[in-house]
Amino acid sequence: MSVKKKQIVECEVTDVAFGGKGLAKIDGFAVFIDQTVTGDRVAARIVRKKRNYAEAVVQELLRPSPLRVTAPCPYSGYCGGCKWQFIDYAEQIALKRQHVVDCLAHIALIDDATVHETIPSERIFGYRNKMEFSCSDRRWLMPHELGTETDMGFALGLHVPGTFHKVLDTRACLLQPEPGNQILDMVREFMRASRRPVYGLRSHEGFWRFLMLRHSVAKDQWMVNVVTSEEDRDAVAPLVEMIGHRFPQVTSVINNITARKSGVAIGEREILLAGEPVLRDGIGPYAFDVSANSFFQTNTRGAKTLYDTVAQYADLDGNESVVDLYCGTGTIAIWLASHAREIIGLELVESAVADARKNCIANGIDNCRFILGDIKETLASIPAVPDMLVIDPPRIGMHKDVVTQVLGMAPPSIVYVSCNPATLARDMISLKEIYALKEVQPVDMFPHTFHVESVARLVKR
Ligand SMILES: C[S@@+](CC[C@H](N)C(=O)[O-])C[C@H]1O[C@@H](n2cnc3c(N)ncnc32)[C@H](O)[C@@H]1O
Repeated sequence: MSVKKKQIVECEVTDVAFGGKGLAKIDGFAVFIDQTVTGDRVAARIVRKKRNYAEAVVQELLRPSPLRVTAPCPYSGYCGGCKWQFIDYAEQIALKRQHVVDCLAHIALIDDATVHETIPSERIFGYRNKMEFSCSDRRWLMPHELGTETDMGFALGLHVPGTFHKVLDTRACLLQPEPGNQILDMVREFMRASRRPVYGLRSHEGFWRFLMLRHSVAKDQWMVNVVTSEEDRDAVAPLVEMIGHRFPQVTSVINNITARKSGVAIGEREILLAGEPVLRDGIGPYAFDVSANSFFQTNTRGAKTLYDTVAQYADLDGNESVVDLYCGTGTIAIWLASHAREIIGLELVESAVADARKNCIANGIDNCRFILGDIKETLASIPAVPDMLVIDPPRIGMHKDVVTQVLGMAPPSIVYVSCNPATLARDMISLKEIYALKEVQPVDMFPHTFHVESVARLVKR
């Protein structure tokens, strides 16, 4: 039987595929069904048909899986922020491990590496230290809002999956700690009442673009970063005053300005409106200053688990030289510094390198240095082959030129930290020519999403 677009099919979900969708087979033909889990029996409507698979949405849940739980968030099922709230947490972390195993087996053809059980997140709600809320002049209505008088021309919140311009007016997000949601609410009312309009993600006109909130777990302090399309100090000044009155825990108010059309909350220019230019956080014994646009692991408690695993896999004795590729604000370099002779960190973002240098001084560390630039160019400037490489690339993994350079350099061991098992597996296709993948430790940094962080230990054959 072949399925057709718009057809309603009755089927049993037998697995959850990488990417988070339930998988059902209809006469051997794969159908991916959003918001389902193993054991669900559903009537699903086919929305896309390709040669080898189809995609469907649930029309009716005929028999719920025992792996389902009641999602506490009212936006669950509509919001792109977390799509797995309806799955029992123990199952979420089991699925994450399986996805690492599957990616390595199917993409890299590696089936002999030890993949440990996923280390769970200490907190499964309120764990995110950074949230980015988008502004839009197209509000996505929740079912109970349809046909009401709701103002559809303003939204501040998270995106509906698969859309770039439709945004939920998120009243509260359970992934951020309080008073994040109170700050969100206050900023929403301020923007809505402002004389400047909200940005249209299609028209590319308007002023208010994003609200980014950062929380310091160590100090329980906050950074508020409003992203606007141009500079208008009179428009933002009253907001700064309101924040100062209501939220003494906000220690930094920043205005990033961007005229770029891309939906990225990073400004070409940054104005410090009040307080400190950075947020001070800490992981374990170390203090870290984080600028608005620098990368910092979004689950601070999970970051400690991650870095402890990196240190365990690095197994340094104090005499080694280490190169830390994609070093961000220098967190891993600092974590390993007391166990190594010297560490060189390579990073693209200028503010992150500046933060890394300051973070070393603040933590009394003098055996780390950092090189600013694209690793494709800067890796060649490393004076000697290090004893070990730490590689922690963004989701897209390593650039192929960087993989080639790493293979040319061929240090004795590598600790590869990955936030995407598919690109870890893709990079392993080349790296396995000279490295054996000894073990992988998945670490859950992102409960209720299908994302998983993992640390891989590679040893030169
Ligand atoms: C996943 S983060 C890792 C940061 C750090 N290891 C940590 O744990 O906080 C990836 C980092 O790679 C940087 N990056 C992305 N592309 C890069 C490139 N081509 N060259 C150098 N750094 C890059 C990003 O700015 C980001 O800081």
